[in-house]
Formats: sequence, C-alpha cells, structure tokens
Amino acid sequence: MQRLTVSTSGAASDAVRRHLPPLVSDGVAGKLFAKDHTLWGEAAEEESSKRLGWTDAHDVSRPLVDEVLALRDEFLANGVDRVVLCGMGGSSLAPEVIARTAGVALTVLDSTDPAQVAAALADRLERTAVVVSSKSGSTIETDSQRRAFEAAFREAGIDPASRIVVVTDPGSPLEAASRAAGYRVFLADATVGGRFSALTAFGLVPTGLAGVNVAALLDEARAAADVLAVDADENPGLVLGAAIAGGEPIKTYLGIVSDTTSIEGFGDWAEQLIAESTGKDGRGLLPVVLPIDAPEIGATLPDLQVARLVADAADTPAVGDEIAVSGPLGAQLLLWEVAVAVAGRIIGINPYDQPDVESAKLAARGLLDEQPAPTPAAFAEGGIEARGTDDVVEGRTTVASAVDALLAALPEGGYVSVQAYADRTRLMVLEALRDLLAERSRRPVTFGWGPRFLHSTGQFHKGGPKVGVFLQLTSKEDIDIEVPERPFSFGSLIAAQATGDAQVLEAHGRPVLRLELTSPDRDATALLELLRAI
Ligand SMILES: O=P(O)(O)OC[C@H]1O[C@H](O)[C@H](O)[C@@H](O)[C@@H]1O
Repeated sequence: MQRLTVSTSGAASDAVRRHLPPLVSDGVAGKLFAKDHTLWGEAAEEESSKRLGWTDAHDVSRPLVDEVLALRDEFLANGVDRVVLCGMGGSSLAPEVIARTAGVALTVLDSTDPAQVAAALADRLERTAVVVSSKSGSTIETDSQRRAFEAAFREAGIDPASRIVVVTDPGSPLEAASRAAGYRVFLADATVGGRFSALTAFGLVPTGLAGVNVAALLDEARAAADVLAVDADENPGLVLGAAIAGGEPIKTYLGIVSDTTSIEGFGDWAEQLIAESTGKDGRGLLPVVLPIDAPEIGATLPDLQVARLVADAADTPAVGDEIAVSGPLGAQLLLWEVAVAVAGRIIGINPYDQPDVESAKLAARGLLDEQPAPTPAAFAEGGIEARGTDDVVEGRTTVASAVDALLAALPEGGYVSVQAYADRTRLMVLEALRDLLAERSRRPVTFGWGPRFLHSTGQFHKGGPKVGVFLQLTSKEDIDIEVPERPFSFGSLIAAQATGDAQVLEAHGRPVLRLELTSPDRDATALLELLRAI
C-alpha cells in the first residue's frame, strides 16, 4: 500500500518548526483520537463534544460494507445498475471524489439548475437507483431533487420504494418520511459532522452501491489512523495542520494542486472541509483549487500556500515554500480531517460549526416566499445582462469595464470568487474564467458552481476575512421543472439562491458583479471572448 507522506519546504517547514513541538508536547494527536473535545477551547466545547465520531469512523462503519454490497447485488439482479446521488456539501463531495478516483460511474446531482436536474432525470431511469443523502434531512436542494425523482419514477410506472435509498441522521424529518414511504434507510452516525463524514454511510453507501471497493477505502484509513493518532514529530496530520495554518502571518490562501496523484477531484472535497471548518469570525483558510499551471503559482504570492498532491512525496519531496502530500485516498481523507482539526486549534476557531451558511438559505427562502419583481439590468451586452453593486456597475456599459471595476475593488490581500449558477455538466467551459481572472488580477481566484459552493466555500465568503470580490454568473435555461408539491420550480429556486446570496454578500459590504447569461451556451463562449480580449 502507498505510504502516507507529507513533505514541507521553505516557509511551510518554518511553520512546522514553530507549531509541531507544542502540538506534540500537548499530546494533541492522542487526545483527538481519544475524542477529547476540549482541544479547541471552551467556546467550542458544546459543539465539539458531539462531533468527534469521525476519528474512528473507519472502524464504526465496517458493518456497512456487507449491507451495501447485499443491496448492490439486489439492484444488479433487478437490472438496476445506474446510481444517482442527490445531496449537497458533505453529503455529496466525498462520494464524488471516491467514485471518480475508483473510476466508477456515479451521477452526483448537487444542483438545482433545471437543465442539470432534467438531464439526470432523463438518463436511463428504468435502470436507476437514487441515493438521497442529507444529514439534517431538511436541505432544500436535496428535498427538491428527491421529490423530482419520486414523481419521475411514478410517471414511469416504477415504485419509488424499489429504487430510493436514504442516508440520514437518526430522528431527522427525512428518516420519518422515508420510513413512512417504505424506503431503505441507512442511518448515519450523528456524532460526525457533514464535512467529516467521508468514511461514514454518507461516503460509503452511494459509492459502494455504484461499485467502489469501500472495504479497501476503510482499510487505507485504518492503517493511516495508526500513524495519525501518535504524538510524534513524524505524524503527517500534525505536520500538515501546522504547515497549512502556521504561517506568520497566516497564509490565508491554500492552493490545492493535483499534480502526479491518481486521486481525482480531491480539491473539491478538501475545499468544503477546510473553508467551512476554518472560515469564520473574520479568519480562516480559503482553499483554492488550482490547475498545475495556474497563474497564481508562478506569481509567488506571499499569502498563498501551495499544497501539491503527488504520487509519492518521499520520492518527489516539496520544493520552494510548498507542501507535498501523497497516500491512498482513504488515508488522505483521514489525514486532511486531522490536519483541519489541528489547524482549527492553531488558528483558535471551532472547526465544527458553520455560522454563516444559514444567511444565504434564509435570504433564498425569503425571496421564494415574496416573489419580488426582478431588478432591471444595469446594462446588457449581447445576451449578457449585468447587475451588481453600485461600485461595480454604475456608469459602465460593457462587461469588460464592469469586470475591470470589480477587480479594481480588490483590497490588499483580497481574492476573486467566481460563482456559476449553471449546469456544470454542460457549461464546463465557464471554468476557464478562473485562469483568465487570475492572470488579470494577480490574486487567488476561486471557482464554484452554485448552489453547490454555498455548502462549501460559501461559509468562508461570508464568515472569513472580508476581502473577496464576487463575480456571480447565472444562466436562464429554456426549460424549467416544477418541484412536486412545492410552490416553486427548480428555476425559481436557483434564481432565489443566487439573488439571496448576492444580497447577503452585498450586506457584508462586498462588491458583487452579477452577469446573467440569457442564452447560456452562446453567452458562456461570448463572455470568455470578451474577457480574453481585455
Ligand atoms: O447533509 P445535509 O444536512 O443535507 O447538509 C448539507 C450541507 O448543508 C449545509 O450547507 C452545511 O453548511 C454543510 O456543511 C452540509 O454539508
């Protein structure tokens, strides 16, 4: 088995030298794995006392393996071989990286974009099982997706109870409703928070049903736990935690680069773990998923710490001021959870709450209830309509000049956040905006698909340091789908989510430029051309 290795160099090594000795002498690793909830200070204790189940999830989850395999066999025997996962944030990000790394097909529906929902509903329904995952059981996206699949199954003459599998916490409203509907229910461990739940039912049920060898994943984590629980200078979890959070001054941006690793899409999972755990009280770390040739890396930004995922960090150790990490996926899931718990202790925050996520949800709900008239566009260029805060759109008549105004509003030490509320399976081309804006701004640029990022980096954007500027993209799709038995459609839901989050960002005093693509496929390309030209 590949060894779990963390290598540091330059400034990252300095951070380790500063913070590792007290971590070891305080016995942090041993205490963490003994579920000592006092590691993050008194204010965090109420929450941390019920959130440390992740430290032995690799053992506790073991009995799930056979249960999941049995259900997979049952599905296969009935010709059901396509798995869709409906879930947001911690309920979908780990399954996505697990399935992608194993090369196993799993359709992750973590969107309210009507075109993306329609595509997931239209694909081989007669062979589809749907896993509905929600810890709270009340997340509006997941609830809406479940309703849509139930209706689609019924319409196709398929009994939803024969296809829907639910993962939720004991006692959630979803548990009660699912039992009443006769769905198969996997109860998760209530002492594990969503973003730490990769090795619980949330990570294992959808991926195991899709065909991933989840027993091997647990084995990898089990082996890693033996090293991660020991208070020693070589503990890779203590080293990584110190390296990412121990800069003086702290390096706010953590660039995550997939280099020679065979893990696919790890950054998207790590983003939620790190941003939601640390981004609060005006502090925190913002993970920025970077391509290997990202402009930020060449720019050697003083507040950017690069962590590179490599095939073997012992063979190719870190250079410059970087961190290099290697190890099998199961081991790295646990490694980064430990590192983030350690980072929380160093920064002095409670890693287990997400105090600012609710604000965007409330704003979206308010807009769905009120149905206010849409705000007129400040200007339009081709099919792209522009709205935003006055500092960005007032007096502007072109997209390029508004984007320039947005970048000009970047404070020292700031970052750009691109947030695309669009079909991420079809409009991937929009991701190219990241590099374009990084080249132009010479600052870290983070790209997120809405509403998915609201459950991930969304916490940092509102709770972390107030230094972001925000480019929000929305797409007006031709199709819309009603959410069964709810007074709104997917189209109105995603619109309310985008507008609601923009309102909250604006209320935090942040510059926001909102560009609506009225004909998404055409305007996505046009937007890239406009920005390439400046
Ligand atoms: O699993 P659920 O209860 O549906 O929650 C899904 C997500 O919701 C919120 O946005 C939380 O901030 C996330 O941490 C969580 O992962």
